[in-house]
Amino acid sequence: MVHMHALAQMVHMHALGAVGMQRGAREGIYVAACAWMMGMAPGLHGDLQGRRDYMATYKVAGTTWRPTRSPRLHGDLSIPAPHWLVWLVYGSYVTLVGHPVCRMDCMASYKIACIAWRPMAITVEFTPFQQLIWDVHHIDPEGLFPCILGHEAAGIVESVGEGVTEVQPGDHVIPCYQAECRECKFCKSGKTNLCGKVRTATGAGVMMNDRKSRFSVNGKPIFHFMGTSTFSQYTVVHDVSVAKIDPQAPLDKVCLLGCGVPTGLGAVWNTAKVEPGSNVAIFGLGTVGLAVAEGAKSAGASRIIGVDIDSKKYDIAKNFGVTEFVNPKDYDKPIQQVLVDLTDGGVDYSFECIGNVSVMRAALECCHKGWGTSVIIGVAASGQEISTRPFKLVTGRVWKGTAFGGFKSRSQVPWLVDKYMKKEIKIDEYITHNLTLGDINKAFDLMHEGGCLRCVLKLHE
Ligand SMILES: NC(=O)C1=CN([C@@H]2O[C@H](COP(=O)(O)OP(=O)(O)OC[C@H]3O[C@@H](n4cnc5c(N)ncnc54)[C@H](OP(=O)(O)O)[C@@H]3O)[C@@H](O)[C@H]2O)C=CC1
Ligand SMILES: N[C@@H](CCC(=O)N[C@@H](CSC=O)C(=O)NCC(=O)O)C(=O)O
Repeated sequence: MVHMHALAQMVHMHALGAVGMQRGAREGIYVAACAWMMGMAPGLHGDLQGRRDYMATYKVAGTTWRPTRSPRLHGDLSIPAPHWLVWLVYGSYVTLVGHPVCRMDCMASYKIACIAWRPMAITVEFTPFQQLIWDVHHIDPEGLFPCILGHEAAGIVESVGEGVTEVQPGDHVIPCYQAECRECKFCKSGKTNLCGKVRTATGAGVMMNDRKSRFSVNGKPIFHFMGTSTFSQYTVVHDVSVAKIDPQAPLDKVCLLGCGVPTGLGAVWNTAKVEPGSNVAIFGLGTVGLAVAEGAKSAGASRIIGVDIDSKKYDIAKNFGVTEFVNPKDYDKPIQQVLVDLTDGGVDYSFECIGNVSVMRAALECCHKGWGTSVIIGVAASGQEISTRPFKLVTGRVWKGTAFGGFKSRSQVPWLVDKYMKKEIKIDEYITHNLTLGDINKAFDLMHEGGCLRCVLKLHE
């Protein structure tokens, strides 16, 4: 059996602020330990906000679920009936709590195992957290419930299916929500890290070869999530969705390389390509924003201005390279004007690391006329749109976005692991808490309180 250590990111309640929710609305939020199912709130199903609602309104089942059959036989992960009943019971919280919007971005977990039981599939046992969400037009994978959430993790390959050649049982791996097949139009283009090979399947919560899920509860299918489903001791992933890493690397640390940290670093190095001497503004000093700061510092940026609504963030952010701090609440004028005034006409690069479309506009408009580039990293609530005056673009500002920081996952995640092992990038500093899966509600409480960057959840004792 292969065990994977997976970092699962916990729900970041910070994002509540981004969608205008009050902290009070978060009270009473509970989360299911692994699988999630639809609740009864109408109108929210199938979109990002709905997903977040559901993620935030289920109570942890109390015990972690485990495969009822040997993954080695089938990789068919099932959940015992009592857990299923727990979900049904606590599903009613959806209507009681309303719709607190939260993100699953600050929990990380480790210890996963992979098994492959179908051609080109790998089963992984792990404990991931962190949720990401996407839409494929009207088919939003995050709208498919019940599913096993989680996408930031690390683990060990349990077994591999027919045709899998690049990993073997025992290999240490990091699941990659952004696959890399090296064969599709996207991978061959050299212009993007997006991969098209399994995206339609991962977007639909199923495996590619038969368009079916590998998870079930009492015979009822449970959808996959982001092609990873890492909030579980075991998962099944496509072969193009795991990066083989140095077995010496601590899984309870490098699980963070499944999403947020590479995203921030890569936004600077790959997407913006920040040059030495640049002025940089970072909106939102969570893990992603701090990783942007770390990347900007290593790229030689001279001024790295952190922008956050919580002034306490500055103390932490200094350790990641932030040289100045601005709290928008301290000013009457728009934050973009504050930054333009502070930087003789605007910054060279800005990064939105929140998921707030108003802040995205501010991040674009604080850029210097003629060349300033703004990179959108944050994931906005479903259906939201960005806007600015076209003149802002006509006069030379550039608006970009980035997914997983532009890193090609299978090729470059191992490189990032090596950089961590050589102490060239930080990981430990982003981990503010370590808990077990059974303590997941505590992890949510930590998020509510603030001060939690990433909470690593241990899935296996
Ligand atoms: N594109 C991609 O590939 C990826 C995107 N993401 C996205 O990146 C974003 C950041 O992730 P993460 O760092 O984990 O999130 P966090 O929630 O930890 O960080 C966001 C920070 O922004 C602060 N904030 C909230 N509102 C404002 C505001 N109006 N102005 C300034 N600061 C504000 C929050 O403060 P407070 O805590 O007080 O609310 C918090 O400190 C998320 O939207 C996430 O979904 C993540 C990974 C990959
Ligand atoms: N469905 C959402 C958009 C979700 C999104 O942008 N996801 C990011 C990862 S966020 C990580 O925590 C991403 O990389 N997307 C690329 C992909 O292929 O899905 C919406 O519609 O707003």
